[in-house]
Amino acid sequence: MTEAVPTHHLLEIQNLTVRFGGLTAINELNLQIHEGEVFALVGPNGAGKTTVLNCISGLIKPAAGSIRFADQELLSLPAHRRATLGIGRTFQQLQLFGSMTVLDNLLTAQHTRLRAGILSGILPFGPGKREDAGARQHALETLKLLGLESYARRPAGSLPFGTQKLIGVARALVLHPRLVLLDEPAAGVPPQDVQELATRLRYWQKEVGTTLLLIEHNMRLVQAVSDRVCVLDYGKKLAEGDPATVLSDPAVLEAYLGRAASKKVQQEQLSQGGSYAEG
Ligand SMILES: Nc1ncnc2c1ncn2[C@@H]1O[C@H](COP(=O)(O)OP(=O)(O)OP(=O)(O)O)[C@@H](O)[C@H]1O
Repeated sequence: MTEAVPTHHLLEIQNLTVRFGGLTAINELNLQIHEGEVFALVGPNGAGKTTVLNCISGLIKPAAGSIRFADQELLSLPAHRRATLGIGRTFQQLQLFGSMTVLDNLLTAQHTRLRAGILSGILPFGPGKREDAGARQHALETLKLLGLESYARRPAGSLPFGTQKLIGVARALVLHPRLVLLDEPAAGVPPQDVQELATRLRYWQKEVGTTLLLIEHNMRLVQAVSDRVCVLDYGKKLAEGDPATVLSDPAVLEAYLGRAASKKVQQEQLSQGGSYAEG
């Protein structure tokens, strides 16, 4: 029997193809994501970004290809097994319980870790209480690292939208996954709060080292947080590399803004909130 050769990539996507009826949404895509990096997947509306995320987390079954995470093939595993391997995710829409406190939102995200079960919630002592206290401490530390500790006892729904988006990220990070898929963390966040979001994500990544894969239309955030960027267009890789080079690539600007796009249009787009999204 030959020994498995360890990969240098945390996530390795090979020849991924996804079809919806007659539409090829992802066309033989290859991507490698290194452990500890922030990798941004960008591209015009309909390019296939969410489809890639859905294939990784198990919501979509591709027609062909392979997705390996930490040397394990993901495509043969159901979605819940992928989460237990250490893959977390946020969604574009907020998935917070608005009437619950921020702290309780993070505690519910951890409930699968609390092995003590229902009885522990009734008994005023025992292992359940210790685990509860541990989870609380863990949630508070996560909030602190993201600069959110002052909101811990506030109802999540009472906070500004930008703060709620960051709490959504905290919910994914509280489980300390190895890889977190961030689905448009800056969507709906006011331009003045995007820099704050970038600073918090960078700080977390520096302190904890979580690998982040984000899809995002907001180029300010992409430029501020990403180590590498991949541009998708019609389900194919158009460009890949460091953010400054990729985002100034004429082919990339063309894909976003059309062939007539001028430098002036590009600069106007960036100055109006830094988003290339069409919709
Ligand atoms: N469940 C589905 N059924 C049919 N077509 C789909 C489905 N999901 C996505 N598509 C199509 O696949 C293509 C890629 O969609 P996807 O949502 O992955 O793009 P995206 O890059 O995330 O776009 P956006 O930036 O607008 O969110 C689009 O043409 C879309 O209409």
